[in-house]
Amino acid sequence: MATAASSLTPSTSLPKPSRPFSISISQLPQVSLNFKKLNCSISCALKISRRTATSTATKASSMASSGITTVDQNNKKAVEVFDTEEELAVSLAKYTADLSDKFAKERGSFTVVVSGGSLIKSLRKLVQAPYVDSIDWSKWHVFWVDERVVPKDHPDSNYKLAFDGFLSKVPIPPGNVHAINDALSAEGAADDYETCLKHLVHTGVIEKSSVSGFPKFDLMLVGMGPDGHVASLFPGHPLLKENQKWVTHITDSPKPPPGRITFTFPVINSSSYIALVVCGAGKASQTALGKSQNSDVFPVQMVSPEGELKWFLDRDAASKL
Ligand SMILES: O=C1O[C@H](COP(=O)(O)O)[C@@H](O)[C@H](O)[C@H]1O
Repeated sequence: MATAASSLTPSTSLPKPSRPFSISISQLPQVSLNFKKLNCSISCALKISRRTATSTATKASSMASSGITTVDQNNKKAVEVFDTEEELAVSLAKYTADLSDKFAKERGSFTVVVSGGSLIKSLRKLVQAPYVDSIDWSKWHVFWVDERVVPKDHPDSNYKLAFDGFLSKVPIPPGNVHAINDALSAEGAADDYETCLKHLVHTGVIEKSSVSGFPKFDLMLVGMGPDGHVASLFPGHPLLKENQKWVTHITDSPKPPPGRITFTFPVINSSSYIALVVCGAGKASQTALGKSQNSDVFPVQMVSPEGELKWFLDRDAASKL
């Protein structure tokens, strides 16, 4: 891990849509989508705006083209679709860097939660110029939305994935990297992580939501599995209903390894900002459909933060919108 403090070239604005077609519905005529296939977890919550009046079918197909941003009326949910994963990664880096600057200035720290999986690859632009040099990494506190109960050097470890692809390349103080204790059982590690979070809420590093009473992280960067799971919250699993614990454990994960710990939905949904990053045609149905085939709700549909939710989709993941 690098150790020198970075030179600062702070960006001054909140994240902005990165493409010329990105628009706000407050400026433009609104059109509710009634496109039959679009019974979707994203668009049910959204109205789609376009710069010009076109047919509904045209609007729907435009969703799957590059650079379209849709936002809801309160600017709390947005969807941005990119031609390529490369373009998505560039925009995600800018979004994260802008929030880093905002929270570092406002609070003196920036609490960032990451998932495992393909998300880490999509964060690669953050560790490249200009962001690697402009972000004040000393303000970052990093957490995991879920972790597999394996040693930190195990190929299945979400910590290892993040360390190899991201954390080892930026000068975040090691004491600000809040990894799960890999010497404990799943239950013990979940309790231990919750205790760690409580301490950091107590010391003011993590904010507490005045609405929910749960910890309020500044930014969660999360992926979605092909079954619509987020964190280690799987379709149909009783843990979806956990509403007391901050961190819980699972010993029967349908995706290996079976032992995991995970933030609960009340914690996820207390966040100030959530970026949901989804790439690939294999996840298009889960991105698009309102219900899974067995009529369970996809866990991803339960993501609804106090603050803002932004979906970052590549063209393939958006192909069924
Ligand atoms: O098992 C997990 O899967 C999800 C999704 O991973 P992806 O490779 O399909 O993007 C991930 O978000 C989670 O953190 C991880 O533990």
